[in-house]
Amino acid sequence: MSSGPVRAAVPRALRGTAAVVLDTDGVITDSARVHAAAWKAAFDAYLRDRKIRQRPFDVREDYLRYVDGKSRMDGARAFLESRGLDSAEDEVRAVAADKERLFTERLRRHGIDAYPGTVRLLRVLRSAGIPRAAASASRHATEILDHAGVRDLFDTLVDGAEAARLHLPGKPEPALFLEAARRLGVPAARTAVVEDALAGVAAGRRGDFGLVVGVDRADTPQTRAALLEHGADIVVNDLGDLLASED
Ligand SMILES: O=P(O)(O)OC[C@H]1O[C@@H](O)[C@H](O)[C@@H](O)[C@@H]1O
Repeated sequence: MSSGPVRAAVPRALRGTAAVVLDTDGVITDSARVHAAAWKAAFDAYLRDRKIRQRPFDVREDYLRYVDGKSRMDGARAFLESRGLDSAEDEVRAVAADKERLFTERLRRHGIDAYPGTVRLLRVLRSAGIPRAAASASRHATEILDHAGVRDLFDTLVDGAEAARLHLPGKPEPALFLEAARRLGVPAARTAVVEDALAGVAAGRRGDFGLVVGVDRADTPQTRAALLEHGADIVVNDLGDLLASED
């Protein structure tokens, strides 16, 4: 680990931290909105096709509460259950497959960018010798980090495909983050988790991580309060805010 001025550039909030594990969609890359839009199209088609007279999927509220941060099947199941729909397993699978088709179409059409504030923070951490992992419930996370050109900023990556291969239970269980910290060789108590999903901050809390940073892209009092209630120690709108507060 570096010392002196390089170490001093690390945001105060992260100074007791020996490693950082970052969620991917919505924290590193602006791909959460692409997931949310694909889920909306898939769930709304599901409700429409079955003539279920309910309000459509809400890309903010429903996404944050039931889908964000969870594996594809867990998210599909959680939303349908939240509406009291007792869907058979093959129906859950079908709506998840529909979302996957829509998501990959949109991904190819629009591309994905990394958040500049996150990239700045990652570079500061790298200069200070603090190891960094990307973690995600998404099977597309590796591809997304490649597309956004930021994969080389991480020492390790645990994505949805890895999680499935290792049979890791999904968020709010902390297994994905614990695996990432294990690969970095740092105990959870000395590792920070950075998350925008409610299930994700809850996983950070359950895993007894040293610090849980919530990222509130929606920037509303409700979303901020929900992140704190679910386990965030601090909440920022963008990771660049952590660096800005040091100026
Ligand atoms: O379907 P994928 O790409 O494996 O992604 C699974 C989940 O990955 C999470 O990171 C997203 O927050 C969810 O919206 C998404 O459903």
